[in-house]
Amino acid sequence: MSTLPIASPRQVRRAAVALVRSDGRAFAAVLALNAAAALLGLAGPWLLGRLVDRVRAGATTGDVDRIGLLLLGCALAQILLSRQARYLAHRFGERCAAKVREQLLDRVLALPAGTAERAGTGDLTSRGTADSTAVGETLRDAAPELLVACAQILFILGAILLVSPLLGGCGLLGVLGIALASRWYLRRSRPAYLADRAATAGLAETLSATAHGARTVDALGLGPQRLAAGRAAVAGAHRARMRTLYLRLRFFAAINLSYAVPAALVLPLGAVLVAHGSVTPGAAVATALYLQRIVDPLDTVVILLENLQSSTAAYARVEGLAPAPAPVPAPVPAQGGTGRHEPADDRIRVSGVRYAYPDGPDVLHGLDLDLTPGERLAVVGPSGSGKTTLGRLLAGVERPRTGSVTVGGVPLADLAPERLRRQVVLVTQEHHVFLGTLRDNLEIAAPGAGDAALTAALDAVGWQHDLPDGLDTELGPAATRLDGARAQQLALARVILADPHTLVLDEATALLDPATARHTERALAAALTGRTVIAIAHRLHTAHDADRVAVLAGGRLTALGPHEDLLAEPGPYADLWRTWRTA
Ligand SMILES: Nc1ncnc2c1ncn2[C@@H]1O[C@H](COP(=O)(O)OP(=O)(O)OP(=O)(O)O)[C@@H](O)[C@H]1O
Repeated sequence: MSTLPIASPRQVRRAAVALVRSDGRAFAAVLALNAAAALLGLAGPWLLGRLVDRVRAGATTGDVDRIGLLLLGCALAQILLSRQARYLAHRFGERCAAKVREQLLDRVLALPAGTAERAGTGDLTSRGTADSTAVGETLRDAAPELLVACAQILFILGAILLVSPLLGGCGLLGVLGIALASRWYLRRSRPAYLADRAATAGLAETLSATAHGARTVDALGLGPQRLAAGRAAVAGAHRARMRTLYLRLRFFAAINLSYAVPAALVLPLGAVLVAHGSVTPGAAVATALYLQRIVDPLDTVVILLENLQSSTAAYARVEGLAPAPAPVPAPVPAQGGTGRHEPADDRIRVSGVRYAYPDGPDVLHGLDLDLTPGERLAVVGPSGSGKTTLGRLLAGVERPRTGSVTVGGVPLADLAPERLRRQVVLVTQEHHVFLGTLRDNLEIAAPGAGDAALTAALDAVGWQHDLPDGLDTELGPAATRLDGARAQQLALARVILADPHTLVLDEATALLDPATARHTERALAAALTGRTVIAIAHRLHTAHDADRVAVLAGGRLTALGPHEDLLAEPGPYADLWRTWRTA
């Protein structure tokens, strides 16, 4: 199941209207050209009907030639107008598709880190690729064609009713059948298509998790489990696809019947009406031709409705990432806070914080903690006691369920990413090197910083300036690859450039080999200088050097104070220390 939101049909409609309006003139031009082409298309059957009546009334060859020339002219003009309309529609659709993609990218980048992590790569990737492509294609191809087809149907129906209301009734019968079948289909297809897209995203997620974790899968002999998970995901995707297929099959059967009925009725009824003199043979011919003509646009509407359902589901997923209308953040009444939205100072304060992972129980149960700027705090506790979770809250990655984590009186999680980055940065073992140059990788942390600042940050972490093109060296799997220690140095140089007053270290050096760790610790020391540091201490020796130690147990703060003080009295910290020393 996707953890990311999905937009409601109303939100999708509103977004689609806003998108079309943003290029309203082009859209109006497309509509006008199409309407003109559709009107010209009506001339054919009418002229043929007139031809039949004229010939019966003894027309000359000159009359026939004139009508023939008129027919040819109308057909040519229709072709030219349709061509121009299609050209403009494509340009309009491509512009809209580009806007959808740009918007999606902005929204994904603005997602809170915790939300993006929980969503998984499969869901985000399929929203950014398959789903937004489907929206783009619909806007480019389906939407203009659908409008043209609807206009054609309306014009043809109007023409039929003008030529012969009685015979036109047959056409309406067919349209009624199609309307009923469409209603049945549309009611069922949205949930079916949403389920289909979610199942496809789930399949992508499962497969990509297996591929990414291939080494772990091999090492732990998890092959059969991953295979079973893959099979279950494939079966789920198959079931969802079969459901949409079933709906389509029934829908198209009903539609074909609705086409056949008017065509079967109009000829015998036309013959009877001509025999009674109620309509002219020309009118009967024109109506039969119109009814034959209406099948094409009806077919287009039916197929595109089907396409539209699928892409509306895709648009709902893309539009689901639209930020909810931002509530005006209430001034924070926290002690020492200023009630403004700009942090008053560098003081981080945790008050009454409870936190639960989605659909889970509380894992933090009312924490209070005040940090003194410039201090080093070690957070210790048994596995699962909530250390990492507290670290993520302190870094503004997660938002507390109740209570607050503030910097200078402002909730951390309310700060925009670039402002948050100047306050607190979380340093973990994951040091992603982005595709691009070394300069690009550094400027992420400080857009616009000059080369001198970038080089100074690299110097501070002990970077060896040995890359072939210096700051312009392309990094990535296909270019220059950085080993673990270099990647970590790069990450720490980014920290220095972001220049936050507080760092949260979660196992920043835990898994590195001793030589690399020594190297990195030097870089780390450079990054820590002059900042408040919260070290999540999965190993106790880190705690020893801290100014204060916070002991967590079962999501509660059970002791807080300097290492020596806590060790001097019997309590959870002394117990932990003894266990660790004797382990
Ligand atoms: N992504 C998650 N989804 C649901 N529950 C989680 C998630 N991450 C952690 N938890 C749960 O939250 C509780 C606290 O976990 P946390 O990782 O913060 O503890 P920790 O003290 O850092 O543990 P460790 O030292 O083993 O890393 C645990 O019960 C854990 O099972």
